[in-house]
Amino acid sequence: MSQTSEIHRGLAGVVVDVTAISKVDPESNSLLYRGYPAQQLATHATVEEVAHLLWHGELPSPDQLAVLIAEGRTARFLPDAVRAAVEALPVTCHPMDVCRTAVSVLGANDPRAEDSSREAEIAKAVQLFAVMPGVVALDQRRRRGLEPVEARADLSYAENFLWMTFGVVPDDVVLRTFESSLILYAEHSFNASTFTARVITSTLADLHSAVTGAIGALKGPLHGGANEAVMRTFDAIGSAANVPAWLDATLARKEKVMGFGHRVYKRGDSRVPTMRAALDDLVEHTGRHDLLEMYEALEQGMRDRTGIEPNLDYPAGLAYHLMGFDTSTFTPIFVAARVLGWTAHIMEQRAANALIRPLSEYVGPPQREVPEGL
Ligand SMILES: CC(=O)SCCNC(=O)CCNC(=O)[C@H](O)C(C)(C)COP(=O)(O)OP(=O)(O)OC[C@H]1O[C@@H](n2cnc3c(N)ncnc32)[C@H](O)[C@@H]1OP(=O)(O)O
Ligand SMILES: O=C([O-])CC(=O)C(=O)O
Repeated sequence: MSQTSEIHRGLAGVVVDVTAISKVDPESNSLLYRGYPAQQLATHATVEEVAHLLWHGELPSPDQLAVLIAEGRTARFLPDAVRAAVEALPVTCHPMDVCRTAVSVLGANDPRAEDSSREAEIAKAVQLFAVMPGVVALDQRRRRGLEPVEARADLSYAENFLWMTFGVVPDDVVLRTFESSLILYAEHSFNASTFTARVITSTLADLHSAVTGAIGALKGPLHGGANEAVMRTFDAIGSAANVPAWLDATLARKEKVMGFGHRVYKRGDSRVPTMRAALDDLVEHTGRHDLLEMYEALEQGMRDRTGIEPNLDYPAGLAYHLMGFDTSTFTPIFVAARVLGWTAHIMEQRAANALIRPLSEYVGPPQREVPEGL
């Protein structure tokens, strides 16, 4: 006999707590970061300004921004232990495993690791945010057989990320589209990876443990791993002309098309129009109209056959390809951006903590005796 009145598989539709960090509104198809539309931030703000907003609740004053930028630029040089850990991992592992390991090593070497005061948590968040580009860039370069490129303290966060990855200061189109994508990826309420971070924090574990767990949750293709899967889909399809046959066969096998659908948005992801505009700029910049044709054919084909709209991973996946990133680096870029949201939620959870421990309905065998002689 059931003990629970209702079961919500996947916690679908369940409101488990309050948050002041972001609002995902499927009715108005909007996303607010601390009240500000994410789309406006993505076109007008820097990622450093968004970091301050998510952590502190307000956009920074010029002095606050200067302090954050200075701290970030000092912290962006990879600690030796992290560099050694990245270089020790086989290039056969997924780059998300490298991110997860790097965060774990960073935490293990941090004297403030067990200090959960707000001051220490902010300092750890600033360091994590500053360090992740170096991890992602170093890993892509070593997989390409290239020497690391040292961080530069004279560049913005986004410029330095691209500099460390490609060894050139990016042009304006690439820089602006990349920074927009980071801002759009930075935060999205109680998604699976953020919820994971909050569950871990709710046991009073440390910030690096929570972020490490969140990276594991983001890796899966139903969540952050979808941006990488989108590019693998384009590779498999090959051209716009192949889309109808590929799509019919995929849907007939009841397989998911990656980069489409969302647990909360049912009429399209609020972030897609801004990311699509950024993608259009990149297509003009690179001349890869063939890829955009395939993109549009798949989008229209899904709309016609299922009514399901793309999520952020769809335009972002193709955009990262056009920027020159390796496909397996796409989800690590998502990590670097989402570190902002995760750490904001870790601090919010800690400030008003309740252990997260739901119930389950038991459906196994009834009580029975252990056999004699066991
Ligand atoms: C940044 C992000 O993390 S955004 C999400 C990224 N993930 C992806 O792009 C992976 C592909 N998408 C999906 O798997 C889903 O849309 C999810 C997991 C994101 C959300 O799914 P849920 O809310 O749990 O809905 P669910 O998976 O039950 O889908 C409902 C129906 O739509 C179908 N559907 C949903 N998404 C897709 C898709 N991408 N391709 C084909 N069919 C789909 C399901 O098959 C299901 O059909 P059914 O009722 O006939 O069985
Ligand atoms: O909200 C979700 O479930 C997934 C998502 O779009 C995100 O984390 O950005």
